[in-house]
Amino acid sequence: MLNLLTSDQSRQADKYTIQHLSMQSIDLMERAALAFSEAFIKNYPDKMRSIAVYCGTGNNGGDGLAIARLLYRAGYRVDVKIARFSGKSSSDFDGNLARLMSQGIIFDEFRKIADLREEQASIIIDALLGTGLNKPLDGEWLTLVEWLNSLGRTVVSVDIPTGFKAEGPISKHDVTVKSELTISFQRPKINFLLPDSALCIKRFEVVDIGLDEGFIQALSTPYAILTDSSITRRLKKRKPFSHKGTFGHALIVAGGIQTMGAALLCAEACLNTGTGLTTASIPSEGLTALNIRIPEAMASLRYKNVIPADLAWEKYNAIAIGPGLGVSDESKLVLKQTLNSFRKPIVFDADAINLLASNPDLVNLVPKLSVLTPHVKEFDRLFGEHSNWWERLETGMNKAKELDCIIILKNRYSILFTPEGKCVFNPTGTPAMSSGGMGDVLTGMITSFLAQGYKPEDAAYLAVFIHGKAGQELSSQNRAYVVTAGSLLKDIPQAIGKMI
Ligand SMILES: NC(=O)C1=CN([C@@H]2O[C@H](COP(=O)(O)OP(=O)(O)OC[C@H]3O[C@@H](n4cnc5c(N)ncnc54)[C@H](OP(=O)(O)O)[C@@H]3O)[C@@H](O)[C@H]2O)[C@H](O)CC1
Ligand SMILES: [K+]
Repeated sequence: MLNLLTSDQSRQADKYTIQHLSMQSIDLMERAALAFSEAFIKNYPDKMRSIAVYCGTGNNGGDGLAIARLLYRAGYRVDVKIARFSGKSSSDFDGNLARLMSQGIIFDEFRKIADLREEQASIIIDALLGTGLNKPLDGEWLTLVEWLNSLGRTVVSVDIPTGFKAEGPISKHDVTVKSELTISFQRPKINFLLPDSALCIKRFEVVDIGLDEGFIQALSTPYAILTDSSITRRLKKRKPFSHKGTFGHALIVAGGIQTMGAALLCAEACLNTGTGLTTASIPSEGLTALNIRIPEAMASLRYKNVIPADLAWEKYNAIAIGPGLGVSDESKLVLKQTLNSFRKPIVFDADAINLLASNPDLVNLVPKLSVLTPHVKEFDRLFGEHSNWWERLETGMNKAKELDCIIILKNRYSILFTPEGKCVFNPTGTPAMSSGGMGDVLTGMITSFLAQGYKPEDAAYLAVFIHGKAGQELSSQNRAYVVTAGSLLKDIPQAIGKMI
């Protein structure tokens, strides 16, 4: 798992790296520019496309000057435009301006918007402002950014689009450069992983600029992002002589007469993630569907939506409750009965979360280390309305501690909150997965890992990461516009197999 950095922490890492590797800050800037240029060349190999690099006079601008020099040397046609709106400049900016001039590269400077020339370049590199942003854009900066956005060219931002905050709440009124691609240094900025970024970032890539990883990983921060290796490390290989009894028994309490699909998707995902035994507690009307679709699963029928009084709760290692369950009084009883009967961790999803939201007294019965998987609307129903994503991060961290539970706020980059106060982003997934039933599959996967004996936190990390990874692979291999929940769950065994 990798720590995510705030702008301040990034500056600290910068300072530490310079001191401990006995290098000059301009050398670190050179590394950043080199890493940016390599990524840029891969994305835009056509050297006939003309490039204009717009630079501020801080270190983001310094990066821009170094990038311009490197791209010029690589054979691109590069123009440099420097916005000298203030008298200040950083020393590494000055150092890079000297290097640029020594190469004979032509540059333009403008002190006010009126001095700006018409822009012909096909690609604009945005190196105006970076993580040094300390207030919303106004005056000349605002006009410049609005003008750049109005040109309709391909914009590639250095580190972060100018005007966009790396962390903290985003106001709808903030104006930022709208980039096609942002090439960011060392780590994605936390705000890239929140939906507000869609306003200015179509796509981002992260390049390693050689900041000291030991220092970064030792920083005290709640924010982290999952990686392939953090998942592989957690997955357990199957031992010789293991049998179905080794891999637990899961109960999926789900489905309604008209929402049996949710129960089927959840139960099949649970089975495909590797539980030894999977039982589905479903409405009696759904038995034929279950038998046809998942002959491997067992059924525990709910007549008139009531769990039989003699259900042997103790034989289950983990339970999922919610997909397609409904929010009727009977469904509430099903939830209440489950909460009163089962004290091991439970995975709560969909209607189980809605029922908890409308019956706060039931929240006290949620077993420790349970996993709640709300999407944003369910999250707000459960914990109250939020006016921005940073408020949700705060609430998620507080509630996970208070309830001693893992909360997964499902999103493009799902956010996992742990009882220890961690806020971990999942990088996998694709917009192709935005289709019904995906949440049911995820719930089945988490429950399966739990039933197999994984710690709840690990079960949540594994399920969320592998769910997204499987979706990503299916969409890229088949160039699929959409990945359905049914196709994703079929792929789970291979997706796990590839990671172990
Ligand atoms: N560790 C790393 O990740 C590295 C990052 N690099 C690059 O450095 C920038 C950050 O550079 P910095 O010099 O700190 O700041 P900026 O270039 O973003 O901004 C320069 C100054 O602009 C002023 N400012 C801030 N907000 C505004 C605004 N809204 N309007 C006008 N001016 C603004 C502010 O100065 P003040 O004195 O006016 O407050 C900024 O200081 C990072 O993004 C990377 O690109 C390194 O090259 C490598 C290591
Ligand atoms: K920028």
